Amino acid sequence: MTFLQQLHAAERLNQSMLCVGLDPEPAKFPGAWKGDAGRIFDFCSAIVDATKDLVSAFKPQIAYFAAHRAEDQLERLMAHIKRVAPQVPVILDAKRGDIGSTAEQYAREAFVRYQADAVTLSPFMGFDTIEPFLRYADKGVIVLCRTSNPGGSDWQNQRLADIPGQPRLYEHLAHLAQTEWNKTGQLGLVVGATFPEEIARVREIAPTLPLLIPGVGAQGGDAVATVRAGWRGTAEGSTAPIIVNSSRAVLYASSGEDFAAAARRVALATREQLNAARG
Ligand SMILES: O=c1ccn([C@@H]2O[C@H](COP(=O)(O)O)[C@@H](O)[C@H]2O)c(=O)[nH]1
Repeated sequence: MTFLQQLHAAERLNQSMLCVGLDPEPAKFPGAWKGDAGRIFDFCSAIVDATKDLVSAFKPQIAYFAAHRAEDQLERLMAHIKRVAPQVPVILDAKRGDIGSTAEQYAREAFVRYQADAVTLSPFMGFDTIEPFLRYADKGVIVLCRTSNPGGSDWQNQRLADIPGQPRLYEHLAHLAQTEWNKTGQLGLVVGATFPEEIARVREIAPTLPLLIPGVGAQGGDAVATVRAGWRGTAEGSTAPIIVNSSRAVLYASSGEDFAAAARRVALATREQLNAARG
């Protein structure tokens, strides 16, 4: 199955466009686990178990594991998700980007070591840094386009004077991803929920690509505006999927022993809010 087939299947099965982000911070763990990096797997797997029927994807962010020398726990978590939620694709948020020979190693890390279904990449160094990932033809490759952070405007909103029509950098990236870069048909784009007008613009330029949209919840992005700007589909399902990520708002909904139940409540409410916005 390709990443896009997995995504469509999970969307349908779980009636969801919500992605739960797995960004474990031991300092925020509940009770006796607080501060214990040895509990990263236990914490994340409890969140997965509590939300696996509510999501279209999970998105572990690799830095939260590497910072605590917990790559082994990320490997166990990936295997756990495959076991308990084989229907849910996993996007490894790694934002890699380097020359081809190094990119080959990053691709191996994402798809062989961690068995991810998709990975996020930075396109700053150009297509030859993306291409090694496309050799894994079924895997999703999700390229940063218009990121959710305020500083994203520093580069991504600049106009490219040498290109006809002088598109903004993020518009040009969306065009490349929809056309010549999309050799496998499995490319997607990251666009922040904090910029719904830009989501709409990206959707115009890239009418079929999956959009990974972080920024609802803790970053304050507008969930309803996000869906209206990015989702396209019918009662049968999406023709242009969006994967709306929420991490901290779900993970740390409660700092008590009920953290997994509280995460489920927030995930459920967010899923319903997103679905209602489809109109
Ligand atoms: O533009 C981007 C790209 C990636 N992210 C990542 O998404 C989550 C957001 O976490 P929240 O707690 O829901 O704010 C995090 O892993 C970021 O690294 C992003 O926020 N914006």
